[in-house]
Amino acid sequence: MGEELAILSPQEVFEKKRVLKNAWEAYVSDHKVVTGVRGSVLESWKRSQSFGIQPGQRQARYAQGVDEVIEWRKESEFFATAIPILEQVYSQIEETRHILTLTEAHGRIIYLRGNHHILEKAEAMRFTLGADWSEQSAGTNAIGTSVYLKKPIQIFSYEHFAQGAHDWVCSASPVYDEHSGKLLGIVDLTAPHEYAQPHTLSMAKMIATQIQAEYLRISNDIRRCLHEEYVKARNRWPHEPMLLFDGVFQVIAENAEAQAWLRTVQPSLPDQSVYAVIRDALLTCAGSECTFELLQTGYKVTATAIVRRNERIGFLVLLHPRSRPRLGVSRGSFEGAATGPWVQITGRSPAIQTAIQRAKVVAATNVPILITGESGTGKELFARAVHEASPRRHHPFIAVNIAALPRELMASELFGYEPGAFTGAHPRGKKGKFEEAHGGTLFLDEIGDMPLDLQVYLLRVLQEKKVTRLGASHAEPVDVRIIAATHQHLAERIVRGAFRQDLFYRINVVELALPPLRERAGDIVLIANHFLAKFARQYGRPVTSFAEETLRLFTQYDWPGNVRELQNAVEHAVIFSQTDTITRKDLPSYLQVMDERAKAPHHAGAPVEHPDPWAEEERKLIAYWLEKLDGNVSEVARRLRRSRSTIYRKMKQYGIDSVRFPLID
Ligand SMILES: Nc1ncnc2c1ncn2[C@@H]1O[C@H](COP(=O)(O)OP(=O)(O)OP(=O)(O)O)[C@@H](O)[C@H]1O
Repeated sequence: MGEELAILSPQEVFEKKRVLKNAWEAYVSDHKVVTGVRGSVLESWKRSQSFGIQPGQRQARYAQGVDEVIEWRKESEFFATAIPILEQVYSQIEETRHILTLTEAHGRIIYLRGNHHILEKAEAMRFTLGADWSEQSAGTNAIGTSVYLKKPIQIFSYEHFAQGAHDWVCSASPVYDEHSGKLLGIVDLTAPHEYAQPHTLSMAKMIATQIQAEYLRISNDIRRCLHEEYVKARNRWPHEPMLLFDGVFQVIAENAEAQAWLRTVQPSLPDQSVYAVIRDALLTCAGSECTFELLQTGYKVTATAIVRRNERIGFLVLLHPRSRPRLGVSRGSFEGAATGPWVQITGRSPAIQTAIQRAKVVAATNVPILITGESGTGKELFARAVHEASPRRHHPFIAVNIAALPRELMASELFGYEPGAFTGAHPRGKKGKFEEAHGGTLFLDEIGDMPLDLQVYLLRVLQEKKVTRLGASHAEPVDVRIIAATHQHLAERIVRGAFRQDLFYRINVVELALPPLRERAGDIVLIANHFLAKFARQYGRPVTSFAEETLRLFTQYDWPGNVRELQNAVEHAVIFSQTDTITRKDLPSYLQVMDERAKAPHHAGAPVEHPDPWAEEERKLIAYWLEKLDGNVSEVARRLRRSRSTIYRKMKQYGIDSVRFPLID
């Protein structure tokens, strides 16, 4: 214990600092053998030097981007287990000027909570999300030294090898996976050095123990559940080759028949592992069961999802011989094919296909999804498809656009209210959207626009799975799957303090990122044809194709309103088309102007009517949307991806009357 602690009582802080300062200066100036420093610290100083750390170094050397950390966290079982415990602890130590940190196994910070002023101060030594606090990056410090020693340790002031950390004290304790003995990460408490005291290390140890126990409990529970299903299946089909996959698609059990089977079939797939082929197919398995063929092997695979508390935790895989082997690729009865709700999503671009595959995998589970993408990229379409492909499909899908709700009605709309809860309320009270969506899916569009106080309320509902109507004294249980969507960069809003980090983790277990249409040019013609067929049918018009120039214009245009804008353009064209082919003049006028722009370079020297064709084009575009959206400037700004003030400025510049809009040609 003595070796772990830097400080035995708060009274010795200043004297200790003086002694350590002398020792550090003696060591770094002429590498003297020094006294007054713990052996473990001295060893770490030597290691720091061997890693090339300079004593005068002010910051950790390496850092990962926040986005990468967020991506990493989504995949991490360890992080998901630790987060509720850390948040609970943090709420108790918020006022103590300590920063609570979790790192992954190499010492990179994946969680960081602390008082705003202290965090700002710590930023100077790059104690930030994504920063690497291993000894290789930051020299002796509690996190890095604990990673190295695989033991808890406190590091105080001048015990830090690099000067940038001399004003700090940190206490770190490792967390292990008890099954594999692997280090999962480090819990650390950091504070200005004058707050040093021995108890902090005990606290870090307690938090680490709690996370480790919870991680063990969950993984034991999951393993038990997986093995029970496996044993049942073995009793039922004793002679079939059988594999058990866990939730991260690793094989965790296989019977002797499967091992023998593998030896026979592996040679027929010389370039890849048979298990990897099965795993890839499982990744796209959306339902509770899927079957597919391993063509070259002549075997059929049946995979059954193993579900615990509504979450898919693994797969039981059975292998049956087919009557005769075939060559080629077949997805046969595989549920992952584009059937059911997924057919409505048109697009072959890799980005859309990846989003569809990910959506299929998570549809069967209950995990919250965050769909990101610009307006009109298909966020709601995806949310509905996930709902339709999920076991909740027979229950309601309720969509709420947070940005469209007036601030004062938001709470009552979402959570409902009791009779007489406020003036003007309905006398019988009202169900909120959570209650309406009970058993089904609640789609919270534009979640980034939710005010902070309601974010707290929402978080509580999500954690407790209960909702309290405004004015009610008791909470009602609700069973709702949340799919949230945003066109904003939530990580940035967190940094600016406009979005709660804990709510972000809750809703962003899986992210589906939908790219803007201009970044998937290959999909434009495909989607245009899809809408052409749809609207021709809907309006009973004999329109069957696009003229070549129309398609060229479509692929050259930027589509700020994405698929929605393309849909509107094709609908307009189908209604106004004179023949069976859509030409430029059938399109909305602002798009016809776009065509002029495309042609402009070929007409060099030709008289130009308007002094600035680009400005004219912009004027028409703004006027078009103002007219179409009944003068809703906010909505126009959103469609055109500009700020409201820019739209007002442009309206003034182009003389567009905000009350009566000029007709466009
Ligand atoms: N890949 C696609 N295939 C077919 N239709 C699509 C596709 N993507 C979007 N759409 C259609 O485009 C329109 C806009 O899509 P949706 O409402 O889902 O976008 P959104 O991202 O939720 O927009 P907003 O953020 O403005 O609410 C819808 O009519 C939808 O059906």
